Amino acid sequence: MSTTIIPTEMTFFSRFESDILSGKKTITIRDEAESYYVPGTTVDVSTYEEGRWFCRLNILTVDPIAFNDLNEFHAQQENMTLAELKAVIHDIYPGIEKLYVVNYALVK
Ligand SMILES: CC(=O)Nc1ccn([C@@H]2O[C@H](CO)[C@@H](O)[C@H]2O)c(=O)n1
Repeated sequence: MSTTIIPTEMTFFSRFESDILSGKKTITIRDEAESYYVPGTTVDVSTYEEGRWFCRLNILTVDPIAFNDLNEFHAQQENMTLAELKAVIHDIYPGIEKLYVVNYALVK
């Protein structure tokens, strides 16, 4: 028998809170360990630093992406330039090639 655990929580660095709440940032890019979010479910979102809850997100899609395939469209959805996005991801996930794009919508 196998058990499926559906994640109900997600954290973001607090510097992204305002972009998420204003709808400027509509995706997040995570590694394998955080690839188990399930489309159609809702997660409670808090800051990574303080654990302060700030919204709920509806998970829309979760799709694999290679670091080298990140493009301007991903950057636009992150409200960054592609160079900024690659630098941020390189910082958070150094050397990780296999990533996942999590597309979400703010629950109002
Ligand atoms: C706190 C925590 O556990 N992990 C992460 C991982 C990623 N991100 C953001 O997702 C996008 C692509 O990675 C960028 O905007 C990142 O800054 C985040 O905020 N928090």
